[in-house]
Amino acid sequence: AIQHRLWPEVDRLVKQQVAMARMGIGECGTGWQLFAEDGEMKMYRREEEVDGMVVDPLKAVHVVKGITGHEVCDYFFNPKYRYDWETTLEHMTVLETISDDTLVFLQTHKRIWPASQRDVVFWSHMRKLPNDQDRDGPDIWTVVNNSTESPEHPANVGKCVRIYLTVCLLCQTRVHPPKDGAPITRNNVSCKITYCSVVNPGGWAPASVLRAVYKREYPKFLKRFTSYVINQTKNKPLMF
Ligand SMILES: CCCCCc1ccc(-c2ccc(S(=O)(=O)CCO)cc2)cc1/C=C\c1ccccn1
Repeated sequence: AIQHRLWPEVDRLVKQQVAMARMGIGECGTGWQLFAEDGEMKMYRREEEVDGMVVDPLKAVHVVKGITGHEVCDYFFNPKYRYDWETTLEHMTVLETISDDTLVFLQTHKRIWPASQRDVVFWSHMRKLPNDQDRDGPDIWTVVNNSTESPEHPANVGKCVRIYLTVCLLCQTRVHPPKDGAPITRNNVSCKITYCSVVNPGGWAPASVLRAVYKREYPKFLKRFTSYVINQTKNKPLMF
């Protein structure tokens, strides 16, 4: 296949992010604090600053019944659904369609007082990975988002402060076959979702404000997004 200009970076980042996402929280180094828990959802963060700016890495693990990893990644990746679940989104544009599994987005997020409004440019790549731990198990699906430059949209020109992020959504489907050999239904599947993100807020924002935003927004985002996928898929055939 013809490789596109971002392919080497995309391939390197996907491998790196997937390897990190598959590590248990104990193997990801020290300093992770559990800061939010709701049923099966556990959210951890590590307090980190770069040049005096809060860039706290976040790792969330959630297990959701009735949906598959392919479905979760499709609703996360596909721009046509984003306004439905991304509550802090003010505007989103697809700047480039590099291939059917690689897009470049420009997003502006709603201003969060007292910080100035933020925007972000990132490539987004969706990929199916072989399940090398359980050969005949369902495939693993992932979406990786990583900030990138856009000559047409230079950083910090308009009113928005440009943020920089790396995000990995890793989804592992589990099938619990019914005893009597009946066909697999949504009651027999669940999805283990790992969401990792590192966001550099760009220009200065008070650490207390950033940490409050993340503490409030990340649990809300993951619960709202997974509920959205459950609702969108409940009357549709399973997509593995
Ligand atoms: C002072 C406030 C600075 C932070 C503002 C901000 C920056 C980045 C982002 C953000 C979060 C997730 C992604 S994604 O996972 O790629 C999905 C596609 O949209 C992209 C962008 C959001 C928000 C603003 C709020 C906020 C913070 C967490 C979680 C949710 N909302």
